[in-house]
Amino acid sequence: MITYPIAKINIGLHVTEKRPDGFHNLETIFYPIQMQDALEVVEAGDFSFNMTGLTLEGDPMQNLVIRAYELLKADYDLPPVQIHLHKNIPCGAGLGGGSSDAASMLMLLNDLFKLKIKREKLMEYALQLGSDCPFFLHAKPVFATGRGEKMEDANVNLKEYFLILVKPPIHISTPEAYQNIVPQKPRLSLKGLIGFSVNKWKGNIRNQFEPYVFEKYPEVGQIKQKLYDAGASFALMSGSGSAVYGLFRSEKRGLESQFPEDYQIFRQRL
Ligand SMILES: C[C@@](CO)(OP(=O)(O)O)[C@H](O)COP(=O)(O)OP(=O)(O)OC[C@H]1O[C@@H](n2ccc(N)nc2=O)[C@H](O)[C@@H]1O
Ligand SMILES: Nc1ncnc2c1ncn2[C@@H]1O[C@H](COP(=O)(O)OP(=O)(O)O)[C@@H](O)[C@H]1O
Repeated sequence: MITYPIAKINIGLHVTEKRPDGFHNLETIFYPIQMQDALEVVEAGDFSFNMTGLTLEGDPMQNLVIRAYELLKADYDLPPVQIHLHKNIPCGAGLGGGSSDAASMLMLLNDLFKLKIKREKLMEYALQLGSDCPFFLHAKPVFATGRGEKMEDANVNLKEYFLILVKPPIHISTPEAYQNIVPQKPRLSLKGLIGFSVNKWKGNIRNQFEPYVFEKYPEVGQIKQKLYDAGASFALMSGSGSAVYGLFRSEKRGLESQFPEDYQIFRQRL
């Protein structure tokens, strides 16, 4: 069975408070985008894991798709499987690729082995794998609070827009980013701001990780400026970075030449 885990961007991100469990409460809009990995799982005599595409640092056996398999295996009688993950979504980018792979793995195993796990239970498993994970179980634009698992539909209409996303070769550690910001409640709730037209978002919809990341890596802040200089109606860093996106009213062909060759550029008609 094969599935295609997608990525997300955050439209606005406020870290509102540190919790006793060490995590932070946040307010954000998660918005799915069509950048995709590919994940294939088949039943096999022995367990194996194979990865192609972008490389990941660290122990391959700690991959979130394996952790998702092991999490379900502790509660269900799962046979050995052969897993193939093709990575296309850059990590350390604020695009949630790892969380998306993990959520896709939970859903895929549920279908493949007819485990009949209900949505609420899947959400519990997902939250054990990552704060962004529950969103990817039913990826649609949502206003999210808590660690990111409390979600309500967000009425965001970007049909008139083109997304251009720029990822520099910089890997941001999410835990490090959280350690370096001071939680603060937003002056105006994102839930209200998102209702305004996109050209009113600039300066009002913010990502609280930007000051820390832009100071440590000025080139990330320069991407945002370049997107505005190129005519973006709105530009923001996604998650804890380092990817930055712009929303444009036209396709903006040729923007690639503005950025160094080792920057990845992704385009999508929204
Ligand atoms: C910042 C965000 C915004 O969408 O996205 P990314 O930049 O990772 O895409 C998320 O909150 C990232 O969620 P996720 O990447 O799933 O993080 P997790 O694996 O759950 O946690 C990694 C570490 O980040 C910190 N963390 C994460 C989420 C949260 N609400 N509070 C936290 O304090 C904790 O130190 C935790 O140990
Ligand atoms: N399948 C996976 N894809 C990406 N990263 C993974 C995966 N499994 C484990 N990881 C680890 O999770 C970390 C965060 O990955 P990811 O969620 O893609 O990034 P981001 O914080 O940019 O949203 C990576 O640095 C990587 O070490």
